[in-house]
Amino acid sequence: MTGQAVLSVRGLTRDFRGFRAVDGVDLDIAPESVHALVGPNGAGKTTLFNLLTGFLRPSGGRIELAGRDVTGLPPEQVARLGVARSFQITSLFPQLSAREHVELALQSPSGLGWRFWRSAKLMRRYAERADELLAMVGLADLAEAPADALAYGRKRALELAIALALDPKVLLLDEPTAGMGLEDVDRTVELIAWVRRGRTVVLVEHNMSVVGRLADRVTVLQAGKVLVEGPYEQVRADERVITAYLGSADVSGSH
Ligand SMILES: Nc1ncnc2c1ncn2[C@@H]1O[C@H](COP(=O)(O)OP(=O)(O)OP(=O)(O)O)[C@@H](O)[C@H]1O
Repeated sequence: MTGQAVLSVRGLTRDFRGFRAVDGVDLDIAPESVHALVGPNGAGKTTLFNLLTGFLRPSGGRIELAGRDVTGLPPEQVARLGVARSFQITSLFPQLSAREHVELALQSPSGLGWRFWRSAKLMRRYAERADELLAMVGLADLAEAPADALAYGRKRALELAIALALDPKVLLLDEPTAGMGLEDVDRTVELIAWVRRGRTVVLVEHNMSVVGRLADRVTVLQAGKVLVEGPYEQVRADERVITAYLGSADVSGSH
């Protein structure tokens, strides 16, 4: 699989002052697949996610993107090579409208580093595409709303529109349904099923029903290591996975 994987990870390790949060992980993400990273609290999912997007530097191992070594590259460069992550709500600007957020993302080559000095005229060029992206995530009617005024689920949808502004080859989503009510969860699942077309999606997700509905393959992490990897049905029935989740509040799928 290594030859055709869009993201390929070998022996990836990350230490935090002597504590090994990610411990020799091997991972192959197939092109145009949805690949879920799951595991009990503290398993290393977020750390792995941050390593894959350049937000953390590995202590050891190698990351290849379509055969190119991207180990240790900073997040802007990883983004420029076609790997985008969903932004966290905390990085939204309360007073800026949903449309302005997407416009800013569209004019930034990496989706990072907002450029406020661009003229209003230039900004308008991006308005049309911004509106398309907002419509895609179900925010057409809320384009003018300041980010602050959006309900939680809508903020997460805006994050997704911002990530999609980069037209990434690989989209990494960190707990896209966390904290959502059932209706927003369903909407988000449909949305991801839609945006995955022609893309690769890597998903950190606690909600197992979401994983079951979206993921082609699932990697279960435990204590920084890969415990099991395979198709959802197979992974779900695996004794080692059931044991790993016992005693974890996550077993029901809620965070
Ligand atoms: N910056 C850091 N400094 C020290 N330890 C850290 C740091 N980041 C993560 N860790 C530790 O690494 C381990 C893995 O954390 P991580 O957040 O990657 O797990 P996770 O699987 O995402 O957990 P959760 O499901 O709770 O989000 C945890 O024991 C955590 O305390």
